[in-house]
Amino acid sequence: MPVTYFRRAGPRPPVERPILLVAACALVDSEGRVLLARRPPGKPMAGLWEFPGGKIAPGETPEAALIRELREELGIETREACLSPLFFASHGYERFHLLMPLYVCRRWEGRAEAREGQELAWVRPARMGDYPMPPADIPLVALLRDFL
Ligand SMILES: Nc1nc2c([nH]c(=O)n2[C@H]2C[C@H](O)[C@@H](COP(=O)(O)OP(=O)(O)OP(=O)(O)O)O2)c(=O)[nH]1
Repeated sequence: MPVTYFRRAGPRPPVERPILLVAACALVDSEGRVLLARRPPGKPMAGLWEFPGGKIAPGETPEAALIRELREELGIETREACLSPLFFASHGYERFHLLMPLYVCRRWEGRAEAREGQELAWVRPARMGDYPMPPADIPLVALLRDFL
């Protein structure tokens, strides 16, 4: 007689996903506006607005990753002393779990320009809700609005 197996009732076991470490930064200008960058076409979550930053390479500190990404993406120079850790996002995407510290930076050299074809916007904290952002960022926006 064939044996029938039934799945045990109850919650599904958690899906194992790699942790993706990304460092991000709220650049705040002298008028209190925050720089958002729009993810370009062809990338996952294209069209959504995000904080500048990117993946932390193996062996790299979050601060070093951020300094590198700000240079590559925006052509600006900052230093570790100008980066203050603020909040973090911990969000389960389908293929990975994002762990993303968000820093605030108010001092840098150079003028931020789109070096990678991305659209940029300096946004007042009260208007950040007008810019659709990745789901991981939603709690950060609320926290940032209260902080700034
Ligand atoms: N930089 C940044 N990434 C974010 C934010 N929110 C959020 O979910 N992410 C996600 C999107 C990406 O999956 C990942 C950042 O990776 P990334 O920017 O280095 O890489 P990418 O997906 O653009 O692709 P690539 O550079 O590997 O081509 O983190 C955010 O506010 N800023």
